[in-house]
Amino acid sequence: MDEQAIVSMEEVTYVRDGFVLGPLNISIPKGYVTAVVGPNGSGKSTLFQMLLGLCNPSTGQITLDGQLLTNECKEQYKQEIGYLPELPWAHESYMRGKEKVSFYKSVFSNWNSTYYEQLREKLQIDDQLRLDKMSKGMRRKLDFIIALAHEPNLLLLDEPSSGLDPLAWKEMIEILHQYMEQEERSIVISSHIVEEVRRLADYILFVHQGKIVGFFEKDELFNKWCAYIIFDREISEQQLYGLPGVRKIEIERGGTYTIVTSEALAVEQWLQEQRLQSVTRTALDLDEILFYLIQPQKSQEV
Ligand SMILES: Nc1ncnc2c1ncn2[C@@H]1O[C@H](COP(=O)(O)OP(=O)(O)OP(=O)(O)O)[C@@H](O)[C@H]1O
Repeated sequence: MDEQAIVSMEEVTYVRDGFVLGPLNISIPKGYVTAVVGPNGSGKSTLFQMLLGLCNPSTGQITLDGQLLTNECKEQYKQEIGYLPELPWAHESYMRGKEKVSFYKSVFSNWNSTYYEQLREKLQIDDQLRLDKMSKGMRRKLDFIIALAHEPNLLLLDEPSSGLDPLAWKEMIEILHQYMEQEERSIVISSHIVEEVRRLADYILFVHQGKIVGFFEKDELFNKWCAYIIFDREISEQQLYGLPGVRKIEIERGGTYTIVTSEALAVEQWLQEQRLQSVTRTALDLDEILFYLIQPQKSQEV
């Protein structure tokens, strides 16, 4: 068992209505922010629900902070998790914010009312309002601070910025940075927004059609995946395809090539050895990397 993992999964699958999540084998490191990135319907929310015990894996085992997840210990370990679902719970809509807060306060033994009030004031939430009378953003902010107010060790945030204006999201990021000041804490966040992931995440987990297609340390990922534009009349296409990690080569008239690689350092070294003059290097965006991870064959167009 890996003591440094906040979440470990071994051969975990979940099957529902024809959708198969897994098999998942992964160790998510403790003390970091891990972003789960993938197209719609790839299984991100389902993964979160499984971690929270809202749905049971069909096979395999999940370990949370060193503790095997079983039905018997579910209630206890939920105390350590703060969860922000992708969508608000419809059955709560008739409640006032305060009533929802009272309920959560009764559920979580570590509920910190002072901290809740600080966050509420910072985000200017009127918790006297009924939830269905709040703006979308205010309800989202309330759900966010409810997820934090029992000071959990693990935060699961499903599309946290959905419905928020840029200022509210900036304030949320500040709160998340403060939350992460305690070393033992971890965040798993799902997001479609590239900039959000770039700013927050330490690790990135790519998922597609229920499968893990990559797990990377963020800086390493952006250093390794690059596009190079080179100009050289002497170079042959075969030479370029022989380079490490090449995912795509585009040739334009007059000897200009664009190469996309997942092994930038090795390619760069080769380019230097060839003494090529006109070389432009660009880091790829997350969505471009995801594109190549899920379509490795199709991307080789010349
Ligand atoms: N309550 C449900 N009942 C049946 N199938 C569901 C349910 N919720 C999701 N699914 C299906 O499970 C699969 C994974 O959906 P999930 O919501 O986990 O993906 P996601 O990556 O979070 O998508 P999105 O980015 O659109 O939020 C999809 O095929 C979806 O149709």
